[in-house]
Amino acid sequence: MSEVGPESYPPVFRHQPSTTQTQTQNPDHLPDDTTRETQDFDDVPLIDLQSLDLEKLDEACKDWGIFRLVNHGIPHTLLTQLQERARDVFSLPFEAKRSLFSGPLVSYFWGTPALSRSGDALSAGPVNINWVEGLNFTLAQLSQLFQEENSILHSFRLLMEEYHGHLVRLATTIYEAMVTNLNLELEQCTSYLSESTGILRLYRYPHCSITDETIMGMAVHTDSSVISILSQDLVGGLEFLKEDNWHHVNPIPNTLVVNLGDMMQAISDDAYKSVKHRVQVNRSDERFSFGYFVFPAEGSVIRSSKYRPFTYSDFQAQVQEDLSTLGFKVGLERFKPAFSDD
Ligand SMILES: O=C(O)CCC(=O)C(=O)O
Ligand SMILES: [Fe+2]
Repeated sequence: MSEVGPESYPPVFRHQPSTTQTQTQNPDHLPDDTTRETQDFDDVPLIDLQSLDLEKLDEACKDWGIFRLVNHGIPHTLLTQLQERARDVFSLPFEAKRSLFSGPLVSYFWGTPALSRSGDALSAGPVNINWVEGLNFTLAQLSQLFQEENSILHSFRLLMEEYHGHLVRLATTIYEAMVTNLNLELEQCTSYLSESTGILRLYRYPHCSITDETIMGMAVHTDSSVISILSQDLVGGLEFLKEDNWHHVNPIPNTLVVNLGDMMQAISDDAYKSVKHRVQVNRSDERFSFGYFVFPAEGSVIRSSKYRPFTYSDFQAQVQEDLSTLGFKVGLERFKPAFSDD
């Protein structure tokens, strides 16, 4: 064992043992995390929000479940300032982060992304941890955080609030376009995307010098959200599965990545894909990314020809149960009318 990471890293990433077995995992982890080979080229669809091509969006949602978003209207300076502030915040000593971000509105986690909206980590069987640390913000209550003016955290919060406004605009615009494409009643679908459920997760993926192919920044999973919007720095590592092949999502400055989650797949009667994705570790560079996740309104019953009616809470409760009993997320399959426990 050797000390390789800075003091700001959670101890588990500082020492870098040859194998790392712990009690936690990516809660959205699926059991079929197998290959590491990834196609070199990157042909992820590009959607221009300023001249939104509905047909192209429909194709991206049906065939890919993931796309890049350009001309999104978020000032480049806002994205870079957020990246810089996130860097400052993650550079704080580990113990300082533990005590600063321990309230109900923000939580600090490492080794596993938070699963619940409140940011509580779930435990499952012993599997490799995810090589990531993160901060989970409940966006509806962001204004209650870091009230002390002139502090770094206060200005960080103001940036996140500004970013949040843009994320709501983007998610709503994309969602409404998808509903139009799917010929669904907008009014009926309004409760399937509730701004008040939004969460923002800031991630730092420590560099990982251990030679162990099974260590992932984030293990393969699908998001449980309706829509997820990701902003990543230029390090790279995000990959997604399409027709049994892994594809890179190479970082492009000022470009966001949108992926569809399990709720969108259900809403669309499986026409749209909740894409499987993962994050590779980097041997020498830290990586930063911000994920925005938005869900159906509390109590809103999702009706789909492919699944039994369920609420997002039912879904999460089932995921939680599967994680503690099976060690992985079964996901939407559980809600298929013919699903049997045997
Ligand atoms: O950091 C990334 O690139 C992806 C994060 C992710 O997949 C997630 O938070 O669900
Ligand atoms: Fe994800």
